[in-house]
Amino acid sequence: MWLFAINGKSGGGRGLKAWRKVEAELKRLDVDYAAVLSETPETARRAITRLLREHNGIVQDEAPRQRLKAITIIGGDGTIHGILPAVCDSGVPLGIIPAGSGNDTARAFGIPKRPLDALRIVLQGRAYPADIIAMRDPKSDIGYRPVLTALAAGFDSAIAAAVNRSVYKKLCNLIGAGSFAYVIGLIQVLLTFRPRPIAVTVDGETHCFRQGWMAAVCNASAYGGGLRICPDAKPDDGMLNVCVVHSCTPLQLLRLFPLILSGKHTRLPYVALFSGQAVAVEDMAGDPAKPAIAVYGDGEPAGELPLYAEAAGNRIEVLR
Ligand SMILES: Nc1ncnc2c1ncn2[C@@H]1O[C@H](COP(=O)(O)OP(=O)(O)OP(=O)(O)O)[C@@H](O)[C@H]1O
Repeated sequence: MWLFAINGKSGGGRGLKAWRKVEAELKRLDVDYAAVLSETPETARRAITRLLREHNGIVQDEAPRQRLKAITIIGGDGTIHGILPAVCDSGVPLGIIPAGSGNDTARAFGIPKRPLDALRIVLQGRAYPADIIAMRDPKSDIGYRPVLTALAAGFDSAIAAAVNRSVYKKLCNLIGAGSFAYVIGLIQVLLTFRPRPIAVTVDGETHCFRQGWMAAVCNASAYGGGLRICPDAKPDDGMLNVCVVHSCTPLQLLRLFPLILSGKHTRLPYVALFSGQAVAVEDMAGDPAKPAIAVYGDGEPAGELPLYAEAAGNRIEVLR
């Protein structure tokens, strides 16, 4: 049986529209499926965990149920992020039907944009192992927070926060230009954000930046709706790629972003790149009066600096 988890609100309602098309196709093809239409990440996770137990768990003295072949998310990066803790280590592969604003996860795995094309990939059922970013999080049930695309801290996380709070995100989604919301967010945050001293430790080696604008820790090459912040990042190479932007003027930072779209920013002197298996990012400002630097994972709030993360393989498989 194929399980579909749908966030109808993702992409400003694109999730629901995509599901209608997918459901009609599943019926036409006479595919056996179950659907979870959720209001929050928590309700989605709970429903998926229960279905996994009922269908794929070993129940004594009971006729075996049809096993779940895949858990397919219809939504954006935030929806996938919210459901990851239920899918990781479940032994059931993740399918993706992109229906968000940014869709960087789908982009990382080469999933087509159109729902029925993406459904075809799901139903073909070819699963490949992928890495996750395991971010240390003592508060989570499993001791870490799984992230699939990237962790952002600094100027970039401030943009994610501004976009998520904004009215223009909804408007951009309405006109089918979800990625443009991040361009507006960028200009908005540029007016207020100030760089801070940060320390980035990669596999035990520490690099200090007196004027750290942002640090992105990536499993996938793009975040923020196609910004190729770590162009060499691959979600199945067992490594994390790190991009630090530091010691530049706000104008230089603004000029950087169009270059990130093509990945050409990596040649600039105020961009530092690293790769490794374990990464820590710490705020060295040491001023408790200053607000902490927010961390975003897959475009969702994921705490504050310091962040500690590792590339973790064998926790998830993706249909691609
Ligand atoms: N399973 C879920 N069901 C309902 N709402 C969810 C679920 N998971 C996350 N959400 C909420 O819905 C919001 C939007 O979802 P999502 O991030 O997938 O879409 P988006 O923001 O349009 O796309 P993207 O993240 O690709 O830019 C999330 O920020 C989160 O608050």
